[in-house]
Amino acid sequence: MSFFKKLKDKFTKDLHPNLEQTEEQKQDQQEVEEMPQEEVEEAPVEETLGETEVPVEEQSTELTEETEAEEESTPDEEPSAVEPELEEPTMEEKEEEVVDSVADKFKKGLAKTRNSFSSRINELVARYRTVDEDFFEELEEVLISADVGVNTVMEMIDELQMEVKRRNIKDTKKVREVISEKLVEIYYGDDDSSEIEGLTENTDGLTIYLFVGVNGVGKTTTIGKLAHQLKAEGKNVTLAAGDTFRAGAIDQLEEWGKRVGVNTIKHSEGADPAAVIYDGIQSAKSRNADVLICDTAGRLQNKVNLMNELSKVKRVIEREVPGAPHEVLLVLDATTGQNAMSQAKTFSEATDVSGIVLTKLDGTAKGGIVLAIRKELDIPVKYVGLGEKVTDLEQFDAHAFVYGLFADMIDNYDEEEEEES
Ligand SMILES: Nc1nc2c(ncn2[C@@H]2O[C@H](COP(=O)(O)OP(=O)(O)OP(=O)(O)O)[C@@H](O)[C@H]2O)c(=O)[nH]1
Repeated sequence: MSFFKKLKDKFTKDLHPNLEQTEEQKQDQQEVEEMPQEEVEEAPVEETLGETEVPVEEQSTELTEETEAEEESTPDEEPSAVEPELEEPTMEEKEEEVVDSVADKFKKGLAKTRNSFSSRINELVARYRTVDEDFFEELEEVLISADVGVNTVMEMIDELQMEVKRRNIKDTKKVREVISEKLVEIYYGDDDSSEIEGLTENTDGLTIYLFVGVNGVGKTTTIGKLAHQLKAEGKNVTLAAGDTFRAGAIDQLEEWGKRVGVNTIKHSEGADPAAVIYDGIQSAKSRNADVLICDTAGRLQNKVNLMNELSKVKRVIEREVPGAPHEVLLVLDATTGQNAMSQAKTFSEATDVSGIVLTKLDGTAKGGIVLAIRKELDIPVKYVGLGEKVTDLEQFDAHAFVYGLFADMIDNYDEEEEEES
């Protein structure tokens, strides 16, 4: 079956595949809204913390006694938990949730890239008509300018040339479909399972996700969006404000916690991030939370500092929950191109990054960076940010991505017409 036809069937037959989930989300939201206030207040974190095997204060001291450096950096303070106050989603948000399917989201989120990338390919196809060396040379430029990454582009052009020969394709119009097919193949590489790579979960207790990345890339927003999704799946989520470098970062996370209706554990500005995360774990455990999402500061001025800070945080996590963190997610801003690539290199040298969240894909015309990251860093892109709304975070799916890139052609694809030509 033609690849465009396959994508058309997959993404445009049922225009609203996430409608069912949205209903669930709405129901979940309604249930929390209807929950009497006293019920939430009955279990304040400070009280429940006292019920854990070892009181938080004692364990925090234990932690800070580990090394002198740790002692120095851990302020003697009570953790504070912020009880969520739910905010009613706006009518616009409610409507949007119902209207947008996963396919719609990728289509909208990739509009800038599509407009630039597809229109350049169409222009090329119109100009060349028949496939030759010059056509591939120009195609190479188009792919490079979409931030696909030079090595990946070379590999792709080689494979395209072979495929075009193998299928005996003469008409450049037909090459568009082969390009889309190759983009998916290149993304998955040898791992041809082409399954969406979801987040690892701890089936035996608390799941911990550690977020890393430099300031301003959309880390806090992504944590808020993910917390919202996990909550909609029925999970009990806690946030830990481990970016203690700026008071603003703590406030912002707390705001997101309130907005999506989950608890945030915080200390004050300048506190030891490892101590905040430690308290977050104790609070999450005492509340039987399913997931703890930890924020961290991402100062890059010194790789050794970054490494030390992250390894201290990880040590605490590993000690408290064996096998955790279950994901170390590096947040990168797609609009920063090569900068994002160099951040990824630095962070993956400082810690084991298990997945990438690529934000602001909607804000760039160079969405090809998804492929560069996957191929050149060999780290899977687990999520993409496709807008600023709470619902604008999607698990990365290479097929949906390619659908978003070629949506105009795929939506209008007519098999019979294609066969006749
Ligand atoms: N268009 C778009 N904007 C996004 C996306 N993700 C985050 N943003 C915006 O990016 C800006 C920065 O996001 P933050 O979450 O504050 O970034 P941060 O990495 O936590 O940065 P600090 O708070 O400085 O540590 C905000 O205005 C977000 O609304 C996305 O996927 N698309």
